[in-house]
Amino acid sequence: MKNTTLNDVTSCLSDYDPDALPVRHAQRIINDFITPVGAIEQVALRSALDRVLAADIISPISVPAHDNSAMDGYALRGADLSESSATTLKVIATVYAGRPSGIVPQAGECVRIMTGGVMPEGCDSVIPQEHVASISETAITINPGTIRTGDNRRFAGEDLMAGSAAIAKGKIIRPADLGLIASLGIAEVPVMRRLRVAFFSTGDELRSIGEPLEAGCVYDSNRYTLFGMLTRLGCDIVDMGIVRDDPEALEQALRTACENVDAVITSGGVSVGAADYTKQIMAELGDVTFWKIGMRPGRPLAFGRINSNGKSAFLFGLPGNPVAVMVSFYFFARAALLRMMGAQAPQLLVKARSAGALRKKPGRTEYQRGILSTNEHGEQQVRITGSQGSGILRSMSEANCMVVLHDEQGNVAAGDLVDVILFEGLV
Ligand SMILES: Nc1nc2c(c(=O)[nH]1)N[C@H]1C(S)=C(S)[C@@H](COP(=O)(O)OP(=O)(O)OC[C@H]3O[C@@H](n4cnc5c(N)ncnc54)[C@H](O)[C@@H]3O)O[C@H]1N2
Ligand code: MOO
Repeated sequence: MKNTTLNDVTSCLSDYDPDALPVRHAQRIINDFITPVGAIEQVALRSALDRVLAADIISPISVPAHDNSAMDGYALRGADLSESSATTLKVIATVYAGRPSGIVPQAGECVRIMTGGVMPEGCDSVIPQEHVASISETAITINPGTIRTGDNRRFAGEDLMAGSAAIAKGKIIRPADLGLIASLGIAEVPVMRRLRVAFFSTGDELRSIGEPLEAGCVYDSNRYTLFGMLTRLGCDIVDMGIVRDDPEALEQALRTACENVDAVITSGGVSVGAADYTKQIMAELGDVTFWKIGMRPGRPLAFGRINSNGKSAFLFGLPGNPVAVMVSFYFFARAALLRMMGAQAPQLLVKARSAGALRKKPGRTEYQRGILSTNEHGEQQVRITGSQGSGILRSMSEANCMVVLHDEQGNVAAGDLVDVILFEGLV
């Protein structure tokens, strides 16, 4: 099969301009160019947490397997209940959870039953014991109108029917999914193999923690944010350190990465100020394009596929500025890596009122860092975390969400609704 080239993909866009590319176009090109890795492995259920499910889970049994009681009380036949006067029923047995009784109550009879106990044949309702008007050793009395036929009965298969799809392929497995799979008695599940991702930083001004910081130098923070973001995404990571501004070192690093992983992420060296050899080497190693994206932060981005010794890997050349690297990762690399893993994990936008006015030029997407909270009217409000320069990593660290100001959007007035993406949820 012929590999799709970036040219094939970009030629579908009539107004493609690599020097002024809207975010949505860049996202679409990346999505169309990326191919899933496809390799599957079988793991024990607990090890499947946070992994991508590789095949639909079909329920081998019905859950629950029997009609059962939702309450501790008395199982009865609804037809026995009088609408106008008290009903007295004879108690003929006790049914415990996990111990089906085989008892079949006749008209005028009931059984004492525990929560989860299998409903005796013929019984269709359960009265909770605290709602019974009077209880003796052998009989109970129920006042009219206390319960309706069908109350407090759980049906066989009401959670899952045997043969039905329990969880769809592509889902990232969360705690509830582990429980659901366990409820089906399944011990092992097929998951996509972990994606292998290598990353390195470029720049002669960078120093690693532990090294002295000479004049004009900065500590390399991007390798730590990338480590965190890739680890959270469930990737197997290869941290290749800092690569000097040197053509041979860069080519060697890209080749080594390419031969060992599914995707390579670099930071720095992709803007106009960068030495031309970066672009030249990336381009020589495969099919790589360089964009200026209509967004802030994160304007420059290199994207494509590189090859070395018969191996190939997708390449994301992210900008060097510490906030830009994170924003480009979250809004381009993340979706691409998830697609490579075969995962379904859309980002959720919610609305919140902007606490202050925001300046915004139409014609580019801005990702401002915000703190979402509840205002005095009980509404969701978001305020920006101070200075939004793309070198100010504190703006990310203090934030609990990203405010997305879309391409066509202009200035925002205090109180206007804006779109927000939360960093963390409940699960
Ligand atoms: N004339 C222009 N200059 C710049 C443009 C432009 O369009 N025209 N774009 C600006 C934008 S936007 C960005 S983003 C940067 C991106 O440049 P590079 O990707 O080439 O990155 P560098 O120049 O190597 O670094 C930028 C900045 O970030 C610091 N940095 C880099 N790597 C790290 C790291 N691993 N840890 C911490 N800090 C890092 C680096 O020291 C620089 O200060 O270009 C603009 N310029
Ligand atoms: O893309 Mo640059 O993102 O503003 O620093």
